[in-house]
Amino acid sequence: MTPNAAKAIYGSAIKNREIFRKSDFQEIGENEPGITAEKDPEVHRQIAKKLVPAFSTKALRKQEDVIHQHIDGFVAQLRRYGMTDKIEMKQWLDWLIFDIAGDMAYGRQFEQVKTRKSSTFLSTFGKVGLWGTTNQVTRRFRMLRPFIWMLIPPSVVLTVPTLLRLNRQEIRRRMSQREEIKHPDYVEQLLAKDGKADPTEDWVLAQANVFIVAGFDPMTNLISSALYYLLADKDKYGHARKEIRDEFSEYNDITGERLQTMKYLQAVIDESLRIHTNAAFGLPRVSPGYEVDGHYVPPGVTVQTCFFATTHSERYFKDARSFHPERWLPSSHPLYNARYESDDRRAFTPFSQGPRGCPGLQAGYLQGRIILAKLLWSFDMELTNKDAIDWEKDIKMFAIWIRPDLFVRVHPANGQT
Ligand code: HEM
Repeated sequence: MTPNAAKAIYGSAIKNREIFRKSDFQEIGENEPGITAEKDPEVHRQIAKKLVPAFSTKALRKQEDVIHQHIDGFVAQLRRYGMTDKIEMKQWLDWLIFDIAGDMAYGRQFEQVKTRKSSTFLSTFGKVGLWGTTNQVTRRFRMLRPFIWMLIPPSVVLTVPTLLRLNRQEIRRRMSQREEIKHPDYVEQLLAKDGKADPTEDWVLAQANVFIVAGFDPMTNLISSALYYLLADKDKYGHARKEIRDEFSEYNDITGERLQTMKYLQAVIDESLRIHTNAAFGLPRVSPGYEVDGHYVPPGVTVQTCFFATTHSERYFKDARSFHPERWLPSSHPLYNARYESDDRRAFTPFSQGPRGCPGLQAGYLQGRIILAKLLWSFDMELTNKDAIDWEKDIKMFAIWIRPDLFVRVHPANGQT
């Protein structure tokens, strides 16, 4: 779990050494595996190259309005429903983030925040944890495979086929309605000039599956854990809220560009990514026959680091198991705390690294900043079931994180209505 081990396993190829290839861990049995599951480094490189424009700063700038439209609709709905009653924020955030993921991926309006109802897509995705865990277990106990699947409810067995079917419908809709899409969504970059899939529909579908899952799951984890940890600590919540409200006198002044200088907000995001670690299931790689932090790993042996253990270890982070955004602040910041100056930041790689590192890093940070800033500006929030939650104890990892309910009462801030 050392930073050197992570660099060796996930980092780029170096002289006299190939990269550690992906194992079959993320394969789901389709002919086209998609960018995350692709094992062949050369094929992966070609896909990644094709996706570069989709994740460029220019494309992201053009997609920023999409994020604003959705969070603005979310704020409006909270004004309507959040004041009269406490709402279950985890579900509302799932709706919001999935709405954004669908719109940024392929211009789809899921309208879950507006209708306050999960789409079939989102409710099916909710079962992916049990499906994924069962899939991994049965791969290891092949003889038991048919029996184990028989014990699982049919709706769970059908999770992935259903998601693939729904996504194929979305891709076909997206291609037939190309003229109506006003922003450069990710899928646009994968279509030929005449709007057809390039090279094939299956290939585009495989990448679109990643856009939806990767654009949704880590994001909803980030926002809900950040909100939980802030609302559970009056002082830290106060610091974050003050920073945003001091900076912006008007809601509409909140932009991605101006938010880049909000140091405390950024620290909250990074601390949430540290403590509520994504990819906690591990990212296995196959050794080309090379040393990992001083230990030779023979070719063909599967190896991985444990992101969760690393980010929760006192070896790298002081007070590792509690939430301290201060550790990420520069020494010039009034809330800087020298207690955290010996933290080893090399142990913090929430987006992984190297050729398989996350290309959505900027999109993730941008969404995180805008969503949290607009919520902090608009509302005074109260976590009404705070005493019933012990986040570290309550979260469960079944391929995706299962998180506790967050009951929140919201009051419009500064006398707004
Ligand atoms: C806080 C937000 C996010 C976190 C923490 C995160 C984290 C990660 C991590 C750890 C990986 C490596 C997975 C592996 O090695 O198997 C990854 C890959 C990826 N992420 Fe993200 N991600 C985030 C947001 C996003 C967003 C918004 C998108 C947009 C669609 C995205 C798209 C991707 C893609 C396409 C890959 C595959 C890269 C490859 O295999 O070359 N991510 N992400």
